[in-house]
Amino acid sequence: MWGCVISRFSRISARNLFTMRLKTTEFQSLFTEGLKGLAGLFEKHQYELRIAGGAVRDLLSGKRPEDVDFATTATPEQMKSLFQAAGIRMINNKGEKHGTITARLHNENFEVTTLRVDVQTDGRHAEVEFTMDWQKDAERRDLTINSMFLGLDGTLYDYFKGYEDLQNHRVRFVGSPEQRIQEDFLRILRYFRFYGRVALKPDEHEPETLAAIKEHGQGLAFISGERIWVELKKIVVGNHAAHLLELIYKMELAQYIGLPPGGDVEGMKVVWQNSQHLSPKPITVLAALLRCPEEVEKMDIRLKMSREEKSLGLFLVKHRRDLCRREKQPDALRPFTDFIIDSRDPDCQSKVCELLKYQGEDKLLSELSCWSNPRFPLSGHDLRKIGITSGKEIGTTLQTLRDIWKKSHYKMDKDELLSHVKL
Ligand SMILES: Nc1ccn([C@@H]2O[C@H](COP(=O)(O)OP(=O)(O)OP(=O)(O)O)[C@@H](O)[C@H]2O)c(=O)n1
Ligand SMILES: [Mg+2]
Repeated sequence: MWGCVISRFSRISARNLFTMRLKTTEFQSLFTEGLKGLAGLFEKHQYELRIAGGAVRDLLSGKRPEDVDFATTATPEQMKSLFQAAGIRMINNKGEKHGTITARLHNENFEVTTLRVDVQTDGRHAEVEFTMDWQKDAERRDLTINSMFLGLDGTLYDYFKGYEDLQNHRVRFVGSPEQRIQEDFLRILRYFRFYGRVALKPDEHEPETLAAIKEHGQGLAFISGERIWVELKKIVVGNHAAHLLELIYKMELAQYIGLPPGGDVEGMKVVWQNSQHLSPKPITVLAALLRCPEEVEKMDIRLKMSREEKSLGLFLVKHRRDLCRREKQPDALRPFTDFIIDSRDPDCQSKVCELLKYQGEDKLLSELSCWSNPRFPLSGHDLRKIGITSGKEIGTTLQTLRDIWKKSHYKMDKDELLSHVKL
């Protein structure tokens, strides 16, 4: 994979800058009308413009990045006057304090950030100062693989061996892990996330990195639940998730990120092993750590999950034991379909699918995924029409007929069911 991305490379000894030329189709495909317009504008005004951070990492890994951030030597004020003069709309921008201007060209938004150094940080926010020095901007970034720039001519600018680390599947902080973590404690979880993305094997962490994480883990307590939840979910759906969650427990970080103390790590490893090839939702794997519904509630208070995530977590914790394959049941899917039929929850089928992933029931999962929920063909109205008037009697008769219908594998139609009514 790596061979195909390089057309020429050189090592510039001054300041350890490594450059090479990237010419992949993923890179070429970024050049929309909008980007060509943006590039032309910066070139005309002689400001440098490069792709920065995560997008460079993705391009070097042969992936098309989902979002592309740009870095420039122009200050926010210079960018604003440049865009204004060219009649280009800027999007209401909360990022300006940190140097980010968002411009809209050909129906595309482009986030361009002035090169900066973080002069003061409190572990969550940073006071910034603008600079013209690309290396300084690379230095303030978290991981070597996230610290590279890519010129629009395809030149890679790599100050910290990020490309080499990517090729060697290594995740390292830029410079001192302690310092990088203290600047933003969320970087602990970002480290785990990128480990899952890049490393080939679990448990090949650099001791210095783990020591810094252990030392500053409690800083995660100051990070907002929303930011933690975003990262945690990405860790859980990535590679080595069971190992990384176990490590989070071993390093005593769980308490700071909404996971229950003494979570069932062994149980989670089994669920992850059973389900990872079935693309479980993050909460499906995490539910295995939780021992009771109260722990789901507590996790939600810290992490502010969505209503659907919380509801699925509660469902799994409540039903993982009582709703499962029964030994002597010839139609193994029946308990699950009966449960769905009886439920008033419109999301019940998708929740039961997650439960089957949790239980590692591949075959039942594929059967249930193509099962369509049949509608019970009777209503109280039908019973009233044949002369049952008491509300109570309508209720009990409907229940009896429902059971008969379920036993018929949901096949009986309205007339067949009504023939069972004794008037
Ligand atoms: N806590 C953080 C967050 C971000 N960054 C830097 O800002 C870049 C962009 O951040 P972001 O888009 O949040 O992450 P990505 O690395 O791009 O990852 P993703 O693919 O999830 O967007 C990162 O690559 C990294 O250089 C950082 O140093 N520290
Ligand atoms: Mg990004």
